[in-house]
Amino acid sequence: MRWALLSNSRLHHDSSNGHNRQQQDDTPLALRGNTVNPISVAPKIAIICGSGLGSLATILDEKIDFPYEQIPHFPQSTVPGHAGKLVVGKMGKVPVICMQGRFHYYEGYPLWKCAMPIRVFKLLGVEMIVVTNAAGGLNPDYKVGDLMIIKDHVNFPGFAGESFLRGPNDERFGPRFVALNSAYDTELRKLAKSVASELGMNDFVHEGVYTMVGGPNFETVAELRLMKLLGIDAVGMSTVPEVIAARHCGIKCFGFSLITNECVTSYDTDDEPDHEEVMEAASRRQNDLVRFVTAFVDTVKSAELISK
Ligand SMILES: O=P(O)(O)O[C@@H]1C[C@H](O)[C@@H](CO)O1
Ligand code: HPA
Repeated sequence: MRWALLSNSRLHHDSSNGHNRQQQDDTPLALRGNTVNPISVAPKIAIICGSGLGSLATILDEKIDFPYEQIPHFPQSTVPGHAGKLVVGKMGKVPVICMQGRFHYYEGYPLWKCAMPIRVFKLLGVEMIVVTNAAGGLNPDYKVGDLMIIKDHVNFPGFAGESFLRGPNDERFGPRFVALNSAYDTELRKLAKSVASELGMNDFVHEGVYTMVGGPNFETVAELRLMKLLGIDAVGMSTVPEVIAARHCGIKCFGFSLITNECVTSYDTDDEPDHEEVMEAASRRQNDLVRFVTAFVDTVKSAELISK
């Protein structure tokens, strides 16, 4: 594949861990510049597939794959269950772009790089993201395989000053200070709940608060108990940087967690979470997730919540 450099200086940020601004100036952004498979129709929705949730990308029509290793300066996926490619195509009548594989802080990427694809999507014309993740359930009502529509988040790395937006602000994307009190779009959440209802999924679809921890270790019992006290319903290691990047540049956000394990909040057990369990749980819910996301995207289009 060959790539054209359509834009300079758009993705860089200052960073505290060795990535240099000049290098970022050279990041090629626009997949439209691919001279073999140009993206000729602007994707309206970007879907970020969480651990084991990549099948959301496999159902697209008129698919074109862009492996990350062939996209200049794009980060690489290193986590099992994250295939490492962009898939562009149509979900029903809606042009979408899927990240089959996301980037996590624990992989060694700074937060700005974890969420840098969101700015690429903005430049491609994306208006909305559907951000998905695998998460541990803290809410005692949640079972493995349940879905949690994300109402809000608690950004633990943010408490320590880590942010996608740290460093000089790039005004072309958005303002220095960003409001996040309605980060997860109210109208989209309402619509998603009605879709879940219509599909008969009410008994396993909830709405709750997600938190991001840095990982890659799972949490201690004391940490999980603290999170419960804070009113957190599910814990994971992603999503927040992408949502912050999206809100900064005016992209609407809808997110959900698939509960892949129940968090162990007692000392009297040998139970332990592990990544294989996470991927197995994700794989068992693939069909329902595909049904849910397909119907959601279709309804978003009918409700004219994306442009024509
Ligand atoms: O990419 P997501 O947030 O779905 O991945 C979760 C968090 C860790 O990366 C991994 C733990 O099993 O799954
Ligand atoms: N903790 C953090 N991240 C996770 C978990 C968990 O229990 N399950 C899936 N991702």
